[in-house]
Amino acid sequence: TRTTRPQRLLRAVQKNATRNNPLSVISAIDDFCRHREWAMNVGDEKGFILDSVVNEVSPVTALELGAYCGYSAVRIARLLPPGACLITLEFNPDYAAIARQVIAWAGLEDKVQLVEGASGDWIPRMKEHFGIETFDFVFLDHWKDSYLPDTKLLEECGLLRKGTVLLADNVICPGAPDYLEYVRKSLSYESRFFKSHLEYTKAEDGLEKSVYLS
Ligand SMILES: O=C(NCCCCCn1ccc2cnccc21)c1cc(-c2ccc(F)cc2)cc(O)c1O
Ligand SMILES: [Mg+2]
Repeated sequence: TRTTRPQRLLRAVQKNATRNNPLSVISAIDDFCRHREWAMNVGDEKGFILDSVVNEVSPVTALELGAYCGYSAVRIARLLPPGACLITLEFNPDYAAIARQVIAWAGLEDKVQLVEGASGDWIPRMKEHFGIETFDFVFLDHWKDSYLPDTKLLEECGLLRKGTVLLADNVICPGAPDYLEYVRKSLSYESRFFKSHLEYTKAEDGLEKSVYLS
């Protein structure tokens, strides 16, 4: 096929969603993924849980690891208070190019900083590059075997503070067993599992919400 799935997803957004209307962008992507082609967005069911956690935290500084096509960046950024910002990290330049356009279609480019690169390279540079102290909220949705090392790196770099909320996608499917064991056993975290389903399917999945106690 000449076009990629992310390109077809973006075309569906440009065709079916209204500019500067984040909810219409979210709906256009969910419709595309449910009725045309499955794609690995957090989706509507887990997205509702993501929304509730973002509303509860109301973060001023937020980090997302794994932008893909920008779906969860739109879900998060639309709920941010004025002056707040989301930094989202994407390793794949093709995904990043699509995510930028999806975020722009939603009219949220002023609230989102999309950065291309690997978490291991970027996390140690977050403070000086973005002038931030700590993150209020972190959404983990990148390589599942990077969740644990990157969480430890965030701790070591002093990017977490008392009360920082980590929310991890896919802790059942594809799964992040070492991460789950760590946040559930560590005395530095208060962890809770939100049972759900793999986006657009009936397969078991869920989100793990972990509050850093320092
Ligand atoms: O793999 C997933 N996501 C990660 C994609 C690659 C991220 C790469 N990346 C981005 C930023 C970044 C920074 N540093 C290093 C690497 C980085 C994923 C997979 C499934 C899934 C797939 C098939 C299936 F049959 C069932 C489930 C569902 C999901 O919801 C997912 O999120
Ligand atoms: Mg995911």
